Amino acid sequence: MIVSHTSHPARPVAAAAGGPLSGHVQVPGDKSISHRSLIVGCLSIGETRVENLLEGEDVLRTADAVRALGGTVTREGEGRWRVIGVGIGGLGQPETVLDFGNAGTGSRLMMGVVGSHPVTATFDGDASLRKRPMRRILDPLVRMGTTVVEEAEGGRVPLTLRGPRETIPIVYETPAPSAQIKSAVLFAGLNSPGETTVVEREATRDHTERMLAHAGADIRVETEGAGRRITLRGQPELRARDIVVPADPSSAAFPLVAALIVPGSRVTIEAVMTNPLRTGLVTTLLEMGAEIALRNRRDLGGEEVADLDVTAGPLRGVEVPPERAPAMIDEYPVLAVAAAFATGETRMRGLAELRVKESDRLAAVAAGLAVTGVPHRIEGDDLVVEGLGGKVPGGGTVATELDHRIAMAFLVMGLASRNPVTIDDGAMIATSFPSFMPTLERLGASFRT
Ligand SMILES: O=C(O)C1=C[C@@H](OP(=O)(O)O)[C@@H](O)[C@H](O)C1
Ligand SMILES: C=C(OP(=O)(O)O)C(=O)O
Repeated sequence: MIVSHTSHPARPVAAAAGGPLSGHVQVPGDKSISHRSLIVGCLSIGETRVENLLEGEDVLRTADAVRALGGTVTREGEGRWRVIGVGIGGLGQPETVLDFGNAGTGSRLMMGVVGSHPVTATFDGDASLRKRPMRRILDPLVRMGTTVVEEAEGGRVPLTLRGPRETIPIVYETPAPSAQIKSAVLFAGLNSPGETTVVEREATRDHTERMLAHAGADIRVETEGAGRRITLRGQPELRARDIVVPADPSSAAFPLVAALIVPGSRVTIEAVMTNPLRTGLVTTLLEMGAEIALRNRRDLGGEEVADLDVTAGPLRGVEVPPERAPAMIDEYPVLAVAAAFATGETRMRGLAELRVKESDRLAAVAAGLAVTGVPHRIEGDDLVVEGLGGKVPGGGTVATELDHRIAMAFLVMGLASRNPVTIDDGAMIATSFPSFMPTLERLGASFRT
């Protein structure tokens, strides 16, 4: 088998405390919606124009995969992209390995697309992606008729899939609260002759459902307790529709927490997506006593956005309930940093899914807190951080484990800790937020590379 394996020279970065942060900033387009806009564009007939696409490494890998499968993807200007789709059922046989780099979302959603088409494709990625569990995607796909031709030990990439002549529609209850599993099954269901149903016990981000409905798919979403039942009729003709990608709340989380913990700061983050399945961090920070005002709520391309006015001030420790995890799953590393600056204990409950992200984020956050002098403990799937008020020691070098969110979270800590914080490698920041450093620098932060 031909496999590619990406690696890069480490790029250490240090952050040190300076004056207050102030000003207005924008963060890039949402990563989840950006991946989906390229994929849905590929499965639509006609031309999809995308505005404010996140031009991060993860999304660029999805663009390459769409090209390898026969779609036309062109960059027309900053954030402005055009996709000419092949339509459902129209994928071509790729001639190269689909290398998704660091991207769980891109690889898993595309497994659903490829696994429901009669093509054979090999998926691979970097050392981080090679550790991540793919059985959770392969299991439902096998039930839908996909053949797993080859896989690395334990159901990991590199792996090769071959889709069936005709995909079998299924009813599937996701074994973990995961929008990636849900979306992979829905994308596979698009190319099956019948109704595919996904049941999730806890609601997860609903961008796939919204975008498919926007493109004209027959998709029904019913609420069932805290969860949802999503039913999709297969083989629709998706209409190419223009997409405007709103600003990513998971990226906004970094200037948001920075503005709260650097004394004297006042920052506005503009037009951030406030989809309620993504706003768990804001809810939690408000419970901690943060001063965050959501102003100018409006609709942008089918998603609600608001300007966030953030003012620094004291935070207090809280208990974060496990049912909130899906609405802030990527925000726990930076919440742990906010918790270090709070007074009292913050208990974040039910974080099992953090163990299977770009790194084992529970372990990586704990190791970072240990290096920077913040008392904490892991109890089962809970992370408990003992807040130190304004007096976080910092210092030391944090191991980022190929994880962009660990990198950005601990750089944010360094902007307010007593000693600078160094991260061993800032390269992965480019996967989701390439303008992270210039954005914070515009507010007055400084970094040393
Ligand atoms: O569907 C998506 O776009 C995502 C879902 C989440 O992953 P899981 O589905 O594994 O929870 C999240 O962590 C990831 O950053 C993006
Ligand atoms: C978990 C993340 O992404 P992915 O699963 O797409 O690699 C993330 O961006 O924090």
